[in-house]
Amino acid sequence: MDGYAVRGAGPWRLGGHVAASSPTPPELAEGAAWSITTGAAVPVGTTSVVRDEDAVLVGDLVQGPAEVGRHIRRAGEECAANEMLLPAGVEVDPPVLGVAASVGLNRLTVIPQPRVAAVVTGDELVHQGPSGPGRVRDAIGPMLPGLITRAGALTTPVTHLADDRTALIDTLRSADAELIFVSGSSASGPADHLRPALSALGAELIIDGVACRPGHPQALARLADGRLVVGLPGNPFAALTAFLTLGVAAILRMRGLPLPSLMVAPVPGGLACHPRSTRLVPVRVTGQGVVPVGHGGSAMLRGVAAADALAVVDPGPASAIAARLLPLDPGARPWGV
Ligand SMILES: Nc1nc2c(c(=O)[nH]1)N[C@H]1C(S)=C(S)[C@@H](COP(=O)(O)OP(=O)(O)OC[C@H]3O[C@@H](n4cnc5c(N)ncnc54)[C@H](O)[C@@H]3O)O[C@H]1N2
Ligand code: MOO
Repeated sequence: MDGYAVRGAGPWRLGGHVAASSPTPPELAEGAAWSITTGAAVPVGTTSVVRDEDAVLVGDLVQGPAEVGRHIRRAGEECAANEMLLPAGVEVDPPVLGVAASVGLNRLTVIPQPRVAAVVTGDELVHQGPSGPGRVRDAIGPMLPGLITRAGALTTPVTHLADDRTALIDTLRSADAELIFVSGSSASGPADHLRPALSALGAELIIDGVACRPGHPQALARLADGRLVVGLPGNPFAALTAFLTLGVAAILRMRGLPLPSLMVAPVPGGLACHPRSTRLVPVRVTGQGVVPVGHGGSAMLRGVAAADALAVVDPGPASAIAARLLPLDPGARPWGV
């Protein structure tokens, strides 16, 4: 506290000043006071600090309440010698970086951020103006760089491709990234080239569709050289759900981080279950539980843009009265639940 470092019982005679930038101050004599600024090292022998607003200075005599030990921080209060500050394997986010600096570390040994590429495919896609017959405004390309960055990976500008198998094969072959997202080629129509391209490259298809709505045609494959490919469905909300589940899981694994636990919240109005698939539903999170925001069709981003989270509705015969919450921000600190 800004005030006076004092020794013993008052009143105290003012002897000097110590600032936060002062080198080690000398010892304080019994009955002496030094004016002090917040963060300064207290002079040896200080028994209390009297705050400015509690002190009365008459000539060079200081008076005020002096509770022993008050307003003095002890060495080792936050971390004793040899105590572990944080376990290995935590994410170096801003508070972790701050605490590392606060204890004087100059270097941290870290797992480097993975390099992730994004490829958006579709003959119909345009990047200016509205959608219309034969033209669909690309809504996935604008989302991917931010999502990848928030998930803790490094990325480059999005690559845009027409529905062309050779171009996709070339792009996958040459991408300088450990993980490549490809949107809009995940189904099995004549313009969907992801699976044939993966097969031409001799990739191993690890996940070939999931029982999740939206997002069921998503895919995960490993190329012969170990690089991973995640196929995102072309419907924009489906692409986002596939990113937040499969994509984030892949990135977290590459970063040496565990999957986050998901908090469970009540759904006062209930959410209809799908008999065989998990549903992901955009919801607002309120004090009473979660409320669907609507507009959660696989081609729609309106609902998720207004949502706080996605409710994970497990498959079942009826409706769910509670759901796990999948965060929309892949950079959010996980809850320890
Ligand atoms: N016979 C079947 N057809 C489809 C199935 C199926 O199981 N059997 N699944 C449907 C589902 S579900 C989805 S999701 C899509 C996934 O298809 P693709 O990943 O191959 O994507 P496209 O067919 O190219 O696009 C689907 C839809 O999304 C629009 N799109 C694509 N990219 C973008 C973008 N970057 N921004 C905005 N909109 C985009 C595209 O124009 C289509 O309307 O397959 C279904 N079909
Ligand atoms: O993945 Mo498609 O999920 O339902 O639009």
